[in-house]
Amino acid sequence: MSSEPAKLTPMMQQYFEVRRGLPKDTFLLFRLGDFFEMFFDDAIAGSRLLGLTLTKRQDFPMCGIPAHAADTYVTKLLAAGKKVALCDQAEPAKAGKLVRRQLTRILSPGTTLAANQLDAARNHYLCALAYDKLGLHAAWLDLSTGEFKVATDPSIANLLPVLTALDPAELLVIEGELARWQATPHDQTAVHALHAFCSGRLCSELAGYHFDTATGGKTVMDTLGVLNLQGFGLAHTHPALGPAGAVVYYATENLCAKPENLRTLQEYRSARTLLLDPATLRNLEIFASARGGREGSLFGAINRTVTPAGARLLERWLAAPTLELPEIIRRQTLVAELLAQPMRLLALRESLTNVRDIPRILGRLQNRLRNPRELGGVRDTLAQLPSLRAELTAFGSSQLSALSSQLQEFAHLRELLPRALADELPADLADGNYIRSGYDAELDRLRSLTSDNKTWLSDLERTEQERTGIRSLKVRFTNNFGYYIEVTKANLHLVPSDYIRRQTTVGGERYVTEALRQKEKEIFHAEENALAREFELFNALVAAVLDESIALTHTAEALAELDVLCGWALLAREWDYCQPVLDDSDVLEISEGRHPVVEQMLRSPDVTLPRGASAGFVPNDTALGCSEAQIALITGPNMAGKSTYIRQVALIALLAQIGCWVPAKSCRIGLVDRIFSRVGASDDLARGNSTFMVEMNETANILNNTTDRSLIILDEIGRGTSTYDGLSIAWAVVEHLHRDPAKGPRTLFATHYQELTQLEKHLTRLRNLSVAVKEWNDDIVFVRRVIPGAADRSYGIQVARLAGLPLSVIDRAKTILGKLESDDTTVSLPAAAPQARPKKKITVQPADDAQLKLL
Ligand SMILES: Nc1ncnc2c1ncn2[C@@H]1O[C@H](COP(=O)(O)OP(=O)(O)OP(=O)(O)O)[C@@H](O)[C@H]1O
Repeated sequence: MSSEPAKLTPMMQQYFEVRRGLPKDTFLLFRLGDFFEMFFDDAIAGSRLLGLTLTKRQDFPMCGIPAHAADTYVTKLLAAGKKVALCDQAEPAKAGKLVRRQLTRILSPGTTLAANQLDAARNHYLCALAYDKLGLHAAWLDLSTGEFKVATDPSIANLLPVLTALDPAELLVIEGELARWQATPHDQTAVHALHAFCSGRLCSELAGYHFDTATGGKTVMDTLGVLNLQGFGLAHTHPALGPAGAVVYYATENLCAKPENLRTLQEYRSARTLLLDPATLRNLEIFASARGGREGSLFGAINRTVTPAGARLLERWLAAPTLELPEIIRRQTLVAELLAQPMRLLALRESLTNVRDIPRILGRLQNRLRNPRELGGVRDTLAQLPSLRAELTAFGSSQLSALSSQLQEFAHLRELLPRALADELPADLADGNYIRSGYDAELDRLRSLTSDNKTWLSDLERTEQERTGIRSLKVRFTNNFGYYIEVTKANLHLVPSDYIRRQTTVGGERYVTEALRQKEKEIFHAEENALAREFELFNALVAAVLDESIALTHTAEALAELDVLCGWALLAREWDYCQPVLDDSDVLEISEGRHPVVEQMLRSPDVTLPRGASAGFVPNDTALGCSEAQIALITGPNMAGKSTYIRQVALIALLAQIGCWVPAKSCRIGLVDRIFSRVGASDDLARGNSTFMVEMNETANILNNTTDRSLIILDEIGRGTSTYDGLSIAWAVVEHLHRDPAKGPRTLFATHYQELTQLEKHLTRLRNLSVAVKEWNDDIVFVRRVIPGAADRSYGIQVARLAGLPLSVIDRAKTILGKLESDDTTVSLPAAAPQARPKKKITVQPADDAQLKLL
């Protein structure tokens, strides 16, 4: 911010008073008449971001946006990750007097509420973080719906997964804190991951005392309107109360009022959740595909919701799959009950399409962002409830009846809102006409005054035409000028003496009369009174709705759940999914499993299959167990389907644990507490990490945090470095996972290191699997079948030919391969480590080819 000029006008003094109370990185939009103006650095940056003309006022830069279009510009600034403070006029402007102004809202990516600034299908979190010797402490709040949670964990690795999955729009940390989070040798990977999580997000800094636990507890209690936090199961010393207080403080500052839609505070416990670490979320493309966006992600493949609240619930379920068997079984059973009656299911979904976004509507109504359409949304939703309840009861099954009883009747509101609200509702309260005529006698009376006055005006036009003999005389109205009589130039000589001239225009003159002035006052008065009465009635309706806000919230939760489950039932029918059995055993058995995303893509009409690809998805079986077949080592040619296979197992386990049915013929899974993956290559060059460093970081995270209940998928570990180093690391990792003589985490390990297949002889719980291909002359055909036993070779050159490498290169590669294979040189591995020894060929002694000598 530029320093303040020495001599300030009173208005600029007012500007700087507001400016001084705001954080530096906030754009201040200052209302001047019909415009919001930006000054100084804000004006320079704002004009560039918004494409506005930069002007000057007394030598300092300024640029403005029309007040009526402010919404569009604010949305653009928020989308660019900026914060915006709105300072409005607090009283009508009077000539010669400085108008009072006040801050009305600060908008930031994490605290915005307006529907056009939010993605309806996504949760929208503001998250505060603190990291100290007790561990990582976090609080997150979706101000648009009132969802508010805290969590604390001694280990970053336990808490970061859920935070990453929730993908907060804005973070809050203590001033200068990020630089203080230094990694020590024992938590290096975790602190690195924490920094990675924070970088690339809008991080707002607050003074340390806003994160104080005791103050935080008090702030939270004040906002929730409770005397203690025991009802939420939280001790007053809970270390996440600091971040919770910071979140509430920041939301209050931004709303310029206490958030009115916070009712509960829940504690998130990682021990009750299946953890998907950040790398796994990315590798398995849970929320976004590698290309970015939801298409091609697991979320995209299983989302059949028709309401925004349903889509957001699915996002939350996927971000934190539960470890509680009864809850998983309840969801599965609901899907089964819905699936059993397809016609009823379709009718139910049809009714759900008319359900509006009640949680966000309530959030806006409670936080003073009110317009008639929000009430219309409540009215339309409530109208669906009787048929939804009837449809649910008609299923005649137990879980659905329980869900139906969570949908309340709201008889009073269901009668009141349609009676009070007009059919078509304006987006803006100032437009009026949102209350139905006949609802309120007083409003009807005031409105009739306005319409009587309009009749009076048209009568006036007629009688004045007759009196003056001016046929073209017109009574007109403009916003600036009010009502007037217009006479064209040719008729000016006929104007009577009681006309008072007000304005000359190109075509004639404008006049008023004493009677017209009087009437104008009456009209304005009647319109104002009618609007005021309408607003009063509106507020009474809002109050009636908010009286039911708790019951409405519960009903909305049940509707969102129903939406997700109906979608899953349809998905299960469409793609022939089965109901998995979940239990406390340690097995993972899948018969004819498929990859939920690849399967759908293969059948999509837009996809052209590569050469050698099969037309439909080929199902495969899996049988793992912590104490039996713990590690599956999968070898096979490039392109055969190894990665797809190991990912499909992880995705099926994940789907099973959110309560969804799964793409398989049958499936049994002993609960999984974490899914880890190390897949593919990615750089993190901006943070100074090479591909290999990222790979090793992710592997370290797995080995340090896995438990016997975890599921691990490893794809091509060690490929980022030289063959010897890579093979040795891969080898040691497999041994590490098998080190306990009795049991270990269920693991799928895809590799091109043929040497590793020897490990089967020495590691009793390791099984070799391979993906079969058929050879046809010199060509290969992918059959996508996973079979027991190791692959004999890698067919890389055949695959390269399929990829279109020039034939001369292919022929040369074959010659080189022949030479390499004819030399039988044994690799020497670290003496102490492996019990097994790879049979042959890692290094070679090129023989007679002159060029090969250069190798
Ligand atoms: N079971 C299957 N049924 C049908 N198509 C499949 C199946 N598995 C994989 N595919 C197809 O084969 C392609 C290659 O599979 P994938 O990437 O899993 O091979 P890979 O063995 O891991 O290859 P590489 O070793 O080169 O990484 C996929 O893009 C997919 O379209």
